[in-house]
Amino acid sequence: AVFKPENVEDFYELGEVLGSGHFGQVRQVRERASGTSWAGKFLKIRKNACSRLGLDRSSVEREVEILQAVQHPNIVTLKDVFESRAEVVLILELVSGGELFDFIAEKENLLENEAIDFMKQILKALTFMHSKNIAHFDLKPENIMLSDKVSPHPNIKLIDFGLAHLFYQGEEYRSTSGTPQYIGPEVINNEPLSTAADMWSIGVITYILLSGLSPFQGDSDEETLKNIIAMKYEFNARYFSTTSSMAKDFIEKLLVKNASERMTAEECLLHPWIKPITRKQAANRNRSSINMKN
Ligand SMILES: Cc1ccnnc1
Repeated sequence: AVFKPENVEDFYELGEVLGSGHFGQVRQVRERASGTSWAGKFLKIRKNACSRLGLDRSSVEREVEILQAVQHPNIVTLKDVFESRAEVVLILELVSGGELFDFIAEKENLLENEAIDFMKQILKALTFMHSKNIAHFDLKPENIMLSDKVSPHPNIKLIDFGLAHLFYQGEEYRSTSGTPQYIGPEVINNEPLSTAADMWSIGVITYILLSGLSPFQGDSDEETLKNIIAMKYEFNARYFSTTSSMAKDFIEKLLVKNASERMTAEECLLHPWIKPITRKQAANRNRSSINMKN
């Protein structure tokens, strides 16, 4: 793929750093022609295959290809791509509401209902991506952002498709990258992966959203990975006493060792926790609150 060879600064004024990660850094940028603000993701490209620093250009091409394939209201949109000798710059929709977990932490009494509203949006994005045989493979609280901080029902935006993968028919794909707390057993065991790996991460994220605890986290990454392989997690009564049984059932149907037995994103949207079958169930859900003691 050929990206724009022009200098990104001829078209965008660089602003503050919004975040940085394994890839490089994200800065707020202002489009000179329109004054509109965007997010510029500056990716360092390695000069030759031997060098350790920077990303392979092909992996950047993959991220661009995937972002162009997944246009959805709950997924960050890609507007432009510039390339200089040593870096590629993705011009992305500016998502300025911060991370989902910061939003939850700041709120007062957050009902399960609001958690469900967020989860529904995440599941709609995943249903869309998975229907195109695209897996995110790095779902975690930092990559679930809010469109803005002001509206009472902010929109969810999935970001960072740097580890995402488009599955070709019958193709086998293995990878052991991802963040220990959120990866499934099949990732740790370097087994062939599928979109079901994202659903394990959704189980972990839901558990944290409702309790503030991370289900498998140990004192080290090694211990965390051991806990995942051993399926060692519990709903500690001190943190889950106010959590509805439907919420626990939702999590239990995602934290399943056998990836093919996990709920898909589509099935999650039909689960009674997300889609109540009776008015009584909906009322019951309202009485449950997110644990904010810790
Ligand atoms: C961090 C970030 C990424 C993409 N868009 N806005 C903000």
